[in-house]
Amino acid sequence: MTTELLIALLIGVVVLAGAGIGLLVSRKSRGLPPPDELDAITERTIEHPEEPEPGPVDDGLLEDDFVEIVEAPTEPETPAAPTIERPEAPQGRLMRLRARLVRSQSSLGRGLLSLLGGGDLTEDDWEELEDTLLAADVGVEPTRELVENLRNRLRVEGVSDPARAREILREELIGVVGPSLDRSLKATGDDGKPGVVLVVGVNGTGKTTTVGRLARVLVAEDKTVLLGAADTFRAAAADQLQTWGERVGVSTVRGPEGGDPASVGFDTVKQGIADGSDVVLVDTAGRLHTKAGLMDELGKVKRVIEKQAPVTEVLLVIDATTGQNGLTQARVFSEVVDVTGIVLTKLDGTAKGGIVIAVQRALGAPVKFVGLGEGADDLAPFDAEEFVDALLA
Ligand SMILES: Nc1nc2c(ncn2[C@@H]2O[C@H](COP(=O)(O)OP(=O)(O)OP(=O)(O)O)[C@@H](O)[C@H]2O)c(=O)[nH]1
Repeated sequence: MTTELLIALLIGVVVLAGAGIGLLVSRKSRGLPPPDELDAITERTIEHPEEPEPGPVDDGLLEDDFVEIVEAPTEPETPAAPTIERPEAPQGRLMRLRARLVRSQSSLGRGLLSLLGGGDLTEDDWEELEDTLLAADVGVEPTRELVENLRNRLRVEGVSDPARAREILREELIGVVGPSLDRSLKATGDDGKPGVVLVVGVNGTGKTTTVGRLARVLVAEDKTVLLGAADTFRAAAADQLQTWGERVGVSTVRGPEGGDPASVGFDTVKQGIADGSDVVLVDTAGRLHTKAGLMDELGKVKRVIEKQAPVTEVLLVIDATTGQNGLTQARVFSEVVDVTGIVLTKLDGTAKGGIVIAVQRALGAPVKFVGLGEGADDLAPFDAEEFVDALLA
């Protein structure tokens, strides 16, 4: 029995020792450290402070700073086909825009009428009348002429009736504005070639806007038009012009930014001839600091264009709000190119409507269009009678 017990004990010891060795071997084969080392590692791990929970990231933005993030569409949207606008016919536009003219010029009209409506005029009254005209930018020479004519007629006719005095004032104002000047746009070419309209003027006067609006006037008259962006100084000017054209289905010829304006003018007219366009409108840059530079550039643009077709009209754009100052700048242009017509923009923004008279006198060319607002069709063919009637309304 004892021998059996001893044998059983021995077997037990052998089995236990084998199991221990097996455990060690299996740890080693798995790359695990022995238990005592493992305990030390575990202790060290426990001593380590816990990693902080990831919290909100401080990006320096307050809650109010959050902007809406719009997801980019997965499918590219097909751009809607541009709708071609039908511009308003130019006839009667001055009548439609009359209210703006009446509003901006009311002080001039009221001033003149109140002076004339008071019966016999004293020397002081005449002087005040003269001052009113000068303050409205009519200009020295036309003012003197106007006052002289008025004095004569009122005296000769012995006028004491305010209604008659008003009538005479109206007639004299119309006379000084020039009722018989040819104000039609020369936009018809010869020999089947397009009419070529060159638009010049100081930058910011509204040149590009005017070219865009003129395109609309011509499209409304069922003419085919091509635009030339010869203002290569500013890329945005060409973009602006192109947008104006696209609105009424008119193409624009452009050149590289800073490129030669004359070559853009040349290419536009060449394209216009090839397309059989009725009219080519060429926008030019006005950002020229020296008269010599201006001479060179504008003179060259005109000369080079005329290798293709004659320029039928040179329109000078003048900002009415710049008054006599604008007139001085404009004079330089008229010395460089032969100006055949004037576009007076922003007449809605000044009480000095007399600039119409001064500008024609100073430059020897008729006002053909006036700008009376920022709308696409706010460029009106000018008419002396309608203008004076709005002045005296
Ligand atoms: N109120 C009013 N604003 C006008 C009129 N004509 C043009 N403008 C505005 O005048 C600003 C200047 O017009 P542009 O056509 O860019 O002038 P630009 O002469 O071509 O200028 P550059 O391209 O810099 O040479 C624009 O904001 C037009 O909307 C007008 O008759 N009335």
